[in-house]
Amino acid sequence: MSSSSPHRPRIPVIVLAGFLGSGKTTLLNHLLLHRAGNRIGVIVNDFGAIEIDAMTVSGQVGSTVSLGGGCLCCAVDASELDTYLETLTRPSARLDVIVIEASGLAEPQELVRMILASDNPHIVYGGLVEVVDAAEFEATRKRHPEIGRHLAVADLVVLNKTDRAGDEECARVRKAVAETGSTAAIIPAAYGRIDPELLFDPALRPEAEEKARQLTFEDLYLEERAAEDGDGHGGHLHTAYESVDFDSDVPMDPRRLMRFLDSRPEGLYRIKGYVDFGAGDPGNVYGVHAVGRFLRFTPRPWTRGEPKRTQLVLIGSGIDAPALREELERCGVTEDPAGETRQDAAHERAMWGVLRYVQQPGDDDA
Ligand SMILES: Nc1nc2c(ncn2[C@@H]2O[C@H](COP(=O)(O)OP(=O)(O)OP(=O)(O)O)[C@@H](O)[C@H]2O)c(=O)[nH]1
Repeated sequence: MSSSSPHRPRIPVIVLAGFLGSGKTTLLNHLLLHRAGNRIGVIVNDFGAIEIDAMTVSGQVGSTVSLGGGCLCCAVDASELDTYLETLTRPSARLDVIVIEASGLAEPQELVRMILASDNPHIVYGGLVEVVDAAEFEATRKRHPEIGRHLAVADLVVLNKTDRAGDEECARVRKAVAETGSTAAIIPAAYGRIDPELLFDPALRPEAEEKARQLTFEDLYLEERAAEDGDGHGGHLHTAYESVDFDSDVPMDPRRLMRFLDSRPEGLYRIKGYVDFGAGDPGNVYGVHAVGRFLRFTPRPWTRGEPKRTQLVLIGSGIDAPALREELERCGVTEDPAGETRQDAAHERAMWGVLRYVQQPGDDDA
């Protein structure tokens, strides 16, 4: 039996994949350093640099769990992965996100399948991030033609080592991704320095708890670094991205919103927030989480007195903020000029497109 509150949010589980040496560990370390108050659980498949770096830099970062050597997918069957996920999802761990670093040799699809098949009610699959070494892409593709398959299923491709790769090499990777039929967002990066908000939300902790939080090693390290280099590394992270806030008390029309989401522009990497579908589902508010082309809705009942609104944040680069805001405004429910009210069945049908992206509805209330 779970001791959690009925509406304890599910913890997104993100799979971080990529071939040997592509920069997964570097990216993971970057996330741990710029976690903005989030508690990150990490499952890695070897006792490599990740834990050592995490420990020296942060002292303690959530719970770090290491699986004994070998390939995670091969060495661990679903029940073992579940054991680790269970440890990490205990309320006492207070984690906000879990990242599983897949071995360079593991098939990430297999890992994704295991997460989706998990009956742990506290997790939700958060997307597949594939790290690619832009400088070595051709050589990797020759050695591992299966990279095409990995790119095809990725939600977000981090085009890493752009400091070593020329425009031509970067263009080749983009072309290869497109050839797989994938619509994954492609984020160029050096040393895995992507904006962590692309993968998870800033921590939303009650203020009192935040105040009581002890200053961690990480805080000290970041403060020190900011003092050292003025507009330090942290500041640069956000400059490459733009974000658009949308806040409305007009309920969203499910079909219109789905049309918007299905045709979201390429540079729009991340969408998060809450949606009010009005008569589509009067009892529930829908959390929305999109990373690249990955999309997930998580319904939960409105709490008593909670204002019914839709609040979204869209993050991307090269996006047209006013146009996106306008498009979202057009997704609002409009009054029926004939004054006809739709039947319940029609509202239900309109929600079908949304429900395709809901995982195991109702589990939270079990
Ligand atoms: N020049 C350059 N080097 C990088 C970059 N990202 C990572 N590296 C280096 O590439 C090497 C491999 O990086 P890791 O993060 O260990 O790669 P990994 O994917 O975790 O590797 P495995 O654990 O072997 O699968 C390290 O020496 C990193 O310092 C980058 O963007 N540019």
